[in-house]
Amino acid sequence: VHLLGLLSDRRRNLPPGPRPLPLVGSLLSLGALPHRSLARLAERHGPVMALRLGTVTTVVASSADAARDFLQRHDAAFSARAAPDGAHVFAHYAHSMGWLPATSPRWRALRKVCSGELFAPHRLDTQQALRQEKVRQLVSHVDRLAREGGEPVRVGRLAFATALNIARLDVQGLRRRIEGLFRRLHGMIDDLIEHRLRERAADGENTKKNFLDVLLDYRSAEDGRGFERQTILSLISDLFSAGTDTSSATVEWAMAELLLNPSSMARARDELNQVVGSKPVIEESDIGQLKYLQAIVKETFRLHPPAPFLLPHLAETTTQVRGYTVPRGARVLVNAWAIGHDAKVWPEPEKFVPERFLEKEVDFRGRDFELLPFGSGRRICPGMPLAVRMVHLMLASLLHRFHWRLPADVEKNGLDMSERLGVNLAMATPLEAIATPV
Ligand code: HEM
Repeated sequence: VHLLGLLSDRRRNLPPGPRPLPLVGSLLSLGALPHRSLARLAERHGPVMALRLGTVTTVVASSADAARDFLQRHDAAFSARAAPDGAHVFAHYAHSMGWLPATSPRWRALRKVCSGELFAPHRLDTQQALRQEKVRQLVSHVDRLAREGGEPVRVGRLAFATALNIARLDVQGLRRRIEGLFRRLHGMIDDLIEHRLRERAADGENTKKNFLDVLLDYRSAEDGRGFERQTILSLISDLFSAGTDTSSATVEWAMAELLLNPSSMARARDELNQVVGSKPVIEESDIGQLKYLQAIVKETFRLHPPAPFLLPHLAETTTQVRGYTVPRGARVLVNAWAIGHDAKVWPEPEKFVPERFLEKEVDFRGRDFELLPFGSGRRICPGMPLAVRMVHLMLASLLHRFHWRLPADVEKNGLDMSERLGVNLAMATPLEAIATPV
């Protein structure tokens, strides 16, 4: 079997990889931190590498050039998705933007609503006050903890609540990773839709439009039909699950790195003092001038991409990439973590050095393949414009309003920077830090 396997792999001209391809195995069989083990394997086998995980041939791209081949040059061939089992709950798969194939008209309609409406700059601009109000609540919560005897702040949890609350729904209580989460979340969103429909029926056109109205009003240009209820439900739950943990993990990792790198923290604060000064609130229009803060966010994305493999892509057609055959049905992982740690691109890749981005014109919006926290091409994260505003605003507000230090025991024993890969790449030990008002 082994020899036949070797022969047939050679005949199929698959990319190199560990041979024989293990017949059974999963991402988890690669250890708790597969982004690291696959990065090590790629050093041996190359930036385009094939493995068999379970019964599926999995191809991993681990360099900027390889990522460009899959996400730009052959974008159309690789823009389908391999849906995990969980996505089939409540027919979620057939309605969810995250899992529908890019050829599906429903996926296109959902992406269009996101880019043209929900996350379009004009729409985000009009909702700035809402985000500012949530960040104000974040600051006043930290302020209260600081004044009540310096109780440590759970940075990630707070950032999570803030990122979640901008959607005007209180679902923190539901965020336990238990079975039934979907059912309850859907039930709640369903109630919200009912409530909104009743309000609209009573008030006619007078009510102010929010995200939900945009979805309820949507009519496709092709057939004039709107979204089904199930599609709206799936979209809203996708936006919650894709948007909250990822944004809060970024703020948490950034704060942890700054606590370990006091000179970066000091430089960020100096910049905030210069740009924002004594203004009571930071506005999103200030962010453009906060170059060092932007560099901190980029450096955090490079070192700790919340989705280290993006979301799995699927080969819809058999395609030749760099002289190898990537067969139809193969799963494609882009190891954004490995790309951010590539020593050929990033000198001393393990070090937190935001300054590297002051000298280097590299951005994370999908044009520069050396830094891909949001992916690139047609599957690029649709929530990026919102995430970028929220992450900068939260981080800037926490840094501008408070001095931060680690609790004495953590200071003594060292901050645990180890990772846990669950839904996203999070700190294994949640960050706790003590704030003192400026
Ligand atoms: C720091 C924050 C965030 C990061 C790092 C992030 C990253 C990503 C990545 C890597 C992907 C997969 C791209 C690919 O497969 O090629 C993705 C997809 C997605 N993201 Fe985000 N995201 C963030 C925030 C958000 C927010 C705030 C929202 C919405 C409110 C959101 C909604 C989505 C959705 C719906 C998808 C699936 C899109 C599709 O498959 O067509 N994300 N995100």
